[in-house]
Amino acid sequence: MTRMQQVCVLGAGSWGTALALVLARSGHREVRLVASSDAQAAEINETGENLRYLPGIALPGNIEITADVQMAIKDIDICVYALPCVAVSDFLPLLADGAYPVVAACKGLHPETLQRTDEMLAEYIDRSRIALLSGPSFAKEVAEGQPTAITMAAENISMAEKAASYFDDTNFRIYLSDDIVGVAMGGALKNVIAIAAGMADGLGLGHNSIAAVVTRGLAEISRLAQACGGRPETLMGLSGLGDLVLTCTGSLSRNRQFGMAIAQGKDLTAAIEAIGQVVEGVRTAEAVHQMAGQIQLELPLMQSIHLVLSGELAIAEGLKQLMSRPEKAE
Ligand SMILES: NC(=O)c1ccc[n+]([C@@H]2O[C@H](COP(=O)([O-])OP(=O)(O)OC[C@H]3O[C@@H](n4cnc5c(N)ncnc54)[C@H](O)[C@@H]3O)[C@@H](O)[C@H]2O)c1
Ligand SMILES: O=P(O)(O)OC[C@H](O)CO
Repeated sequence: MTRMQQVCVLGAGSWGTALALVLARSGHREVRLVASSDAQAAEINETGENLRYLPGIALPGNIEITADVQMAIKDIDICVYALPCVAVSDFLPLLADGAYPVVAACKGLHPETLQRTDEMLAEYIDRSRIALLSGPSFAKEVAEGQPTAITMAAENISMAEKAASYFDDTNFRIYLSDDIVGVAMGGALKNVIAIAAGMADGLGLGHNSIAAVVTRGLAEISRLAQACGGRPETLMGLSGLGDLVLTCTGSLSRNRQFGMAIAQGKDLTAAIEAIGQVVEGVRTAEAVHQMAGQIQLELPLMQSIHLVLSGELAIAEGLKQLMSRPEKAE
């Protein structure tokens, strides 16, 4: 009898739960979904769904919910990290000794170390085991089984291919990339631009403004990603432009919702609390601000977002400054 594949997903928030569903759909593997507490695990087990993060979506029997990480990573074939970037140091040391691939599904830059997701993982895991999953993918739509196209990146394309082979749900199409830097940067930076798009919407600005935010945002994302070694064509793909468009225009985006709330007068803490889920763009905006200073790169839109969020610039003044910058070649 062939052995059932064993998969661990760290994080029973919206993205971890949606990815557990993708991994479980083929029916020929067991998925261990790691909740943040025994209470959360018990609630999901009792109700058969993740009421807080993905209400209304039944979890199949081959997804086991547990808060016991040590048990969940025993004899696994692959591990998916689907928690916020800042929690990497809490969980990744536990995975250091294994030989299985580790897929990072988080998107962000570390606000203190300024590390990309691949660099955060590489602190604990050999680079040959690391893959990144990134692209336009709202958890709710993935969980509902709606068609989604996404990128799996690894330094060696054969690792990207191996990691992708576990996500064999026909409505979850994966493209491969060996540009791990470009994929990591596209996924992290689009969150900052989505906050800007939300702010524009919250201020009552029209479609022209959103188009300007997306286009000039893409220019800044490309500039910074390339300065870090990413390839320009990656930024035009699913993990760059694709995710940027989704997050800047899709009402499901938490980063976009957060930007709207700020523009409507909520303070940062109240806006995050009102959303009740992870808003990665806030910490990433802080990291971008520091990086831009260190490498002397002009990133006016992303810098303005950081200054607004840190209370150093009023939104109206930020908008005025952006619109009155000296003319330059596009
Ligand atoms: N939700 C999506 O549509 C989506 C899609 C693609 C990528 N992502 C990325 O996935 C990552 C996780 O986001 P999510 O959407 O699942 O968030 P979420 O808010 O839905 O869930 C976050 C989970 O992490 C736990 N958590 C929060 N802070 C923590 C901390 N400091 N330490 C340990 N655990 C913590 C929470 O208990 C919860 O289980 C983020 O980097 C996000 O950008 C999300
Ligand atoms: O809800 P957001 O803004 O964190 O975006 C979710 C995903 O990253 C979209 O691809």
